[in-house]
Amino acid sequence: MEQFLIDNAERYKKLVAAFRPTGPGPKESGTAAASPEIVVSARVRPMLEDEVAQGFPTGVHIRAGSSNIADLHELQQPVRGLSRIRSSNYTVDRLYGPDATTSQIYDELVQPLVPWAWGGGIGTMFAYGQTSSGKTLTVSGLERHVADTLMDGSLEGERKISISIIELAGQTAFDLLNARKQISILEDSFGVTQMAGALEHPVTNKDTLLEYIEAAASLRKTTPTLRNDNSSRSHAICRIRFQNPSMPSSKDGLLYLIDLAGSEAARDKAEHDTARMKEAREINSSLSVLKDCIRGRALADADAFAGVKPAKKPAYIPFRQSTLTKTLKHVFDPTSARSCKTVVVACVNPCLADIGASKNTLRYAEMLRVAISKPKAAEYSPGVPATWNNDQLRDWIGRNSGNPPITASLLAPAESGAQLLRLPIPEFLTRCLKTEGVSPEQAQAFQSKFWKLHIDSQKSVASSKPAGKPAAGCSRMELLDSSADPEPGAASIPFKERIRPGMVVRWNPPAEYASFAVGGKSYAMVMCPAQAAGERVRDVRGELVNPADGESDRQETGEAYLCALVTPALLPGSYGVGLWRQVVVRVEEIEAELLLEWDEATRYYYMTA
Ligand SMILES: Nc1ncnc2c1ncn2[C@@H]1O[C@H](COP(=O)(O)OP(=O)(O)OP(=O)(O)O)[C@@H](O)[C@H]1O
Repeated sequence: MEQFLIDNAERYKKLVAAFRPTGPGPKESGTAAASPEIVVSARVRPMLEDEVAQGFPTGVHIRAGSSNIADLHELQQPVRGLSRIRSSNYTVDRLYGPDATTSQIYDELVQPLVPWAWGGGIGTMFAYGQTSSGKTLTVSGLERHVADTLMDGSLEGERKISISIIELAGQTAFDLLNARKQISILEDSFGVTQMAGALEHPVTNKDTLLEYIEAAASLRKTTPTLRNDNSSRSHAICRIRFQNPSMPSSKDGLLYLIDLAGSEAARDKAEHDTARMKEAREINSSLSVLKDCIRGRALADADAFAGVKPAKKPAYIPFRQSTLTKTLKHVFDPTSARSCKTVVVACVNPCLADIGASKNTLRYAEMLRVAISKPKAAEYSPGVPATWNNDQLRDWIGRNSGNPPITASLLAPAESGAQLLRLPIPEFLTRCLKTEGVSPEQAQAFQSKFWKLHIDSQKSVASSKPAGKPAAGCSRMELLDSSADPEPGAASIPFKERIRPGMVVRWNPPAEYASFAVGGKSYAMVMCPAQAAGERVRDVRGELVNPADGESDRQETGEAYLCALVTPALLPGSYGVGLWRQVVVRVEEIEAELLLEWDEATRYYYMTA
């Protein structure tokens, strides 16, 4: 076959030069738009010297005047007559040709992921493609650009940066920053995937970051293939974590740069032994699951932010079906509620000899582009934040953000309701805190209120409670869904003078309880005066709540209450009350009263503004 291609190269070039596309790419539709949170691009590398020297022509062409359509021309030999070309075309969001530089791809596609992850979101870049198509060259170049952006001082605020780089080969994972020590991919009891055993290295400067990246590259498993002397037969996952010291309870921002294992051309596979065949099967199967997960997440996001109640069951996302997608669970799990942006760079080898594999790569890329229904200017509804334009959103912020009101122009300078819902939570909180006098608790409570309204608006059965219920005019039963004191006039009495069971407080725990503070904050719900607890009652540490005289490890200073710890729960801004995790809180350790509201839909508590 290869000799046939070389022998007919001149005729092939003439046929390609005479080719005229018949209309635009067929996959663009007037009623659909690509998902805004995922950009699917393709990069066609230059022909390599040996490909040119062997006499192979170029089989993949960027359509003239287009920035996103690739034409592929296969050469066919009919039973009778002259050889002819069979053409097909593929549409992606952005197509880069042989002259494009990694720097251009970074500026246009990947750079925006960096401030996104810095602000608390999850940014993910995948390089996909057949072996020897330029994935490693692209990812290593992008990593260098990321290092530049992170360390050039252009990003606002302080972050603790750390890096881990692992390799997934089949079902097995290795730490590339710890001499390829085997690690485990486990889901903890909170449903969070952990790269158990992988070291995370703090980085404070560009040189160290690059040293880690280069050290990992040198340890990656490679095997010579027909196309590439150093073919990567594994997925390499570089994860950069951003911890915001001024918001310790917020989830960390994450940036993933992923160099996927190369899919192989059929002619490579012909020379495989059983182990290599198994390896190729595992790689292909994990890439197939990845495709389903990327599509599933894009569909789920499209449903969630379209401003309409979902008419169908949420899209199924099979992230547990491969180690790769299990590792990236929080990117794909629609219940994780993390704000994600994803960029795929499909790398394409243009050589006519590999046109079959290039076709597969571009077809794969095209399948990742989920066309979502163009929002038919969803009708404004006061209880559905996803339908609000910027003016409506600002108006709601002004009326619902507590005291002092959060400055709407600082929180949502241009965003619509749907766009603000997609903003990473730490970024939302950072913007709230720009208003003078707003406390972290107020910001958190307001974020929860906004998010809860969105969740409520998505419920297919309308809630019996009107969204954003007003305090005045509520029945006593409704008021009892919140920890606010339901008695008229309570607000005018200092809270320490009306401590009662059910009150929620922020307290400054003494050293013996410090380890129970989550994210540097301690919240507790009052249960009863400590003295009212029985003689044998013990606190969360196992210490007696009412020890005999002289046996206490805590200084006796007067009034104290037995309280249940209040800790962050799984959903953003939600809390759980640990009824059986009891602590003794002294009145002088209490700093403020907080208001928690019970939400029937999610079965969690939320702070209210
Ligand atoms: N844009 C480009 N410009 C010039 N050379 C390139 C380009 N992209 C790739 N190459 C060259 O192609 C060869 C294969 O590239 P690379 O190793 O990055 O491929 P790969 O897709 O990672 O392969 P594998 O999956 O087998 O590891 C290398 O020699 C590389 O220098």
